Amino acid sequence: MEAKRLISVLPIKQVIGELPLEVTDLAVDSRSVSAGGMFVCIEGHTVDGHDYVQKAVDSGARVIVASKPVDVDPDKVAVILVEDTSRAIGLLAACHYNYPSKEMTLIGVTGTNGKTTVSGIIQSILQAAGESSAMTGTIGFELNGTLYETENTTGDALTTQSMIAQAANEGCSTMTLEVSSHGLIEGRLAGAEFDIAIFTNLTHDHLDFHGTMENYGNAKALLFSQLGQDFSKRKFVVVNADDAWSEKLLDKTSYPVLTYGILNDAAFRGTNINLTAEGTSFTLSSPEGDYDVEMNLIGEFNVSNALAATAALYAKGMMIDDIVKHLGEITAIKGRMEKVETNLPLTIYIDYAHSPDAIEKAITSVLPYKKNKLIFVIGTGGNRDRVKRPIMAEKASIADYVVLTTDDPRNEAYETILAELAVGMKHDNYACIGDRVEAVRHAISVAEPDDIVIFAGKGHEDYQIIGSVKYPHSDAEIALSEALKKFGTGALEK
Ligand SMILES: CC(=O)N[C@H]1[C@@H](OP(=O)(O)OP(=O)(O)OC[C@H]2O[C@@H](n3ccc(=O)[nH]c3=O)[C@H](O)[C@@H]2O)O[C@H](CO)[C@@H](O)[C@@H]1O[C@H](C)C(=O)N[C@@H](C)C(=O)N[C@H](CCC(=O)O)C(=O)O
Ligand SMILES: Nc1ncnc2c1ncn2[C@@H]1O[C@H](COP(=O)(O)OP(=O)(O)OP(=O)(O)O)[C@@H](O)[C@H]1O
Repeated sequence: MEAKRLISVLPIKQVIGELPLEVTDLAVDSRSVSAGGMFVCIEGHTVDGHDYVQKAVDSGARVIVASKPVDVDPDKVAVILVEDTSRAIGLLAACHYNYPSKEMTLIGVTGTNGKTTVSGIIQSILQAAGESSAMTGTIGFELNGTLYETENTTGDALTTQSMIAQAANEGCSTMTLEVSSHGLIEGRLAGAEFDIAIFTNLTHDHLDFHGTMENYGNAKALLFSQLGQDFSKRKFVVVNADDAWSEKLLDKTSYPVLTYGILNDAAFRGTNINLTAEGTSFTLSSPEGDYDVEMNLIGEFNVSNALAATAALYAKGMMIDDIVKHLGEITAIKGRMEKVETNLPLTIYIDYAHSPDAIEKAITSVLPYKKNKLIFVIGTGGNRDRVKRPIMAEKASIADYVVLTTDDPRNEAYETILAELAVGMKHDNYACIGDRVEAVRHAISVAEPDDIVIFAGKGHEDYQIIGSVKYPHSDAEIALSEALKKFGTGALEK
């Protein structure tokens, strides 16, 4: 690409050296620089990209974008100084890929819980309606039936733009992105032009990163400011009328707002909710009238998620009849209150709850049809938000029996994680077992017919990070094998 055109998108402080006519590629990692390319130095949490300039130059970098002076030969390498390289990379990547988000409807979903589920519902409905669409988030980057692995819920700016470009090139007319607060703060979404921004909820999580709920909420609000103020565009904001933070978000944008909710009046409201082990039914009141909705997704929180997805798809121009029909066809969202299909005399769910509110929602979603004990296995990550640990256990105490364990212990000792969780327990019916494999086995060992067992915290993940090594791990596999031993052939998978 023409170098001059590429850097024209940047607020430049200084250009040092002679700019080449063209740059071949863009990179934020010195290990992936190609000859004639541009290397953008990012100050990370672990290392500083500015320290890798020489490596980038050795690999052929011809232009360096930096936020502080770097030592290179100005006759061979041009240096562009900018204030903030994390934002610069988004702008450069969008230009490099020729603004791929302009070619499609870009939907951003933010909030503490429900991002993956809402994105998954939107993606499933669009696919069922025959529309080519893509989605990216915690589970990966899903494009035309292929699931690519992703490192983060919201990828770095270069990865984000390249995924949007790939989706556009493969003919997708819509792409849904899970937007994390970390991603917003770190400018990973710079250059992404959203058409619809969805807010699910704001509850306790990630305070190790944000410090206060106020900062955390303000981080989420960046998605709504990022919609811009270009009123020649049809853009929409979808917010949860049941969450007090929604009001604050509305100050950030002047685009039309669609509200959804269960408790409070909203444009898309769910009432007459009936929760069963097989699924959920409710009445959807919408700007187009009332509809009876039947879905396989369980739990009241999934009514909220379904309403958010419905409002967004309506904003996009889809008929509510079609949305409701396809909602009923969705079987499950991977690892989100996903029932393990067996002939067992008990019910097993795999879930991803790892915040206090999600734990409460996961547990209360099954209470209406609980016949015997509810056993809840909950782990939390090592070297991450410690403040939430006792609150997680406090919420888990709603269950009859709780197994406190770890999800990704990383470099933290089991003992400290478990002790900090246990502080919050409200009753004595619990066990502390740091090794998650043993914790899963224990949960099945105490289970009886008609019990419900929820394994929370690992969801779709098929690994556990212990130290800095990823070991294969599957709650469902361990639980099934243990149940097979305990309940005999009745435990065979359906
Ligand atoms: C704390 C955090 O946000 N870390 C993210 C960050 O890593 P980092 O700051 O450690 O990066 P770094 O290793 O210091 O590297 C800095 C720069 O030097 C470059 N470098 C590095 C080495 C080298 O040899 N050459 C070189 O050029 C790197 O390419 C990079 O550009 O940048 C990486 C690349 O974008 C991210 O993958 C990484 O996410 C880590 C894995 C992470 O766990 N992040 C969490 C906190 C997070 O972001 N979570 C949210 C979801 C939250 C939710 O549950 O809702 C998410 O969006 O994933
Ligand atoms: N709307 C909701 N409100 C509260 N809890 C929810 C909601 N939707 C899902 N949950 C719970 O939170 C867990 C995580 O859901 P989901 O993956 O959709 O959220 P997320 O925002 O993508 O989370 P993460 O960023 O950690 O991936 C689910 O397994 C469920 O227990």
